[in-house]
Amino acid sequence: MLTIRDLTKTYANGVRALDGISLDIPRGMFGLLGPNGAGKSSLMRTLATLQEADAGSAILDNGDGPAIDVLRDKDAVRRQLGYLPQDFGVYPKVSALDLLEHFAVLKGLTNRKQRREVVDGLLHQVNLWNVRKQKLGGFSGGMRQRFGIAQALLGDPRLVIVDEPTAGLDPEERNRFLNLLAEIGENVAVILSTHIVEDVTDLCPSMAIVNKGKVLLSGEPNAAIAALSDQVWRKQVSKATLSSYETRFTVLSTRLVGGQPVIHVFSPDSPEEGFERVAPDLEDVYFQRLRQHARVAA
Ligand SMILES: Nc1ncnc2c1ncn2[C@@H]1O[C@H](COP(=O)(O)OP(=O)(O)OP(=O)(O)O)[C@@H](O)[C@H]1O
Repeated sequence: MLTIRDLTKTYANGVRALDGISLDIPRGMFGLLGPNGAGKSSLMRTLATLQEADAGSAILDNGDGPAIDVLRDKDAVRRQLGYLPQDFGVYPKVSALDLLEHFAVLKGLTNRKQRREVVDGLLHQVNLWNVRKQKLGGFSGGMRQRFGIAQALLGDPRLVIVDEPTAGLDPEERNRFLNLLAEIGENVAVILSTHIVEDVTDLCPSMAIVNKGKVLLSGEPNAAIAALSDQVWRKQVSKATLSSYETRFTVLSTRLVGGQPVIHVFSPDSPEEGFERVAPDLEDVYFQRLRQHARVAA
């Protein structure tokens, strides 16, 4: 659906935000996972035609029509694209209905009757119909994000990009939002950029991990998890000894359980007595890749 090759971008301050990114993004939900500053937003903005890359290519499959060169043919991309930016702002004094109508006009839906049908349909789809006449300023974070999805879906995009959409949402709102994304992902390609591993675990049949402008892993989460099997070990330790474990072993994560740290360690064999082997999850994969990358870079 979208083929990205060797994309690079260095900002004027010398930061290399994209350092040879190559990805194959299929239809459905694609999780782009990485810590703050990994380059996710830079990549999303580039694909959304809002900023230039220095080099590389991105080609969007266009069904029956000719493929679209994302970096050059920006108007064509914009016709196929829905984008929910990280810092999506709304006019607080305008109602959801009025603002969505306004965005619809900007998208080129000039026929009033047709526009009304589309806008009403979207408000139903994102479950904001009952509050459509309320001002956006009174919306919760989750409602605002669902409104953001409604505007991204105007014009029937083939590619939908959502940048860190669940940050700051409470669990119920987050679930609701992810369910909505999953429904959308049945028909189009959705790129979900996030630093929250569970967003990807819950939702994405394919994914990539990025850090410092590079792709550290791409493919199916299940395959990446399977590749770590038998190599993740768990132990409850004391707070006083935690740092010694961190120096001696590749500690992937530390979680407090009942106030006591429980560590996950990456090791082909038992690290030492007292560790039990655990089935790895995507969080283990994520931190193993980040640790490995940090070690290689050091
Ligand atoms: N306009 C800019 N000028 C200079 N440096 C930038 C600019 N935008 C981003 N950067 C830098 O590029 C790197 C990648 O940033 P980017 O925002 O793409 O990462 P991210 O993965 O989206 O992280 P976050 O979740 O914090 O936004 C960071 O080091 C950031 O400070």
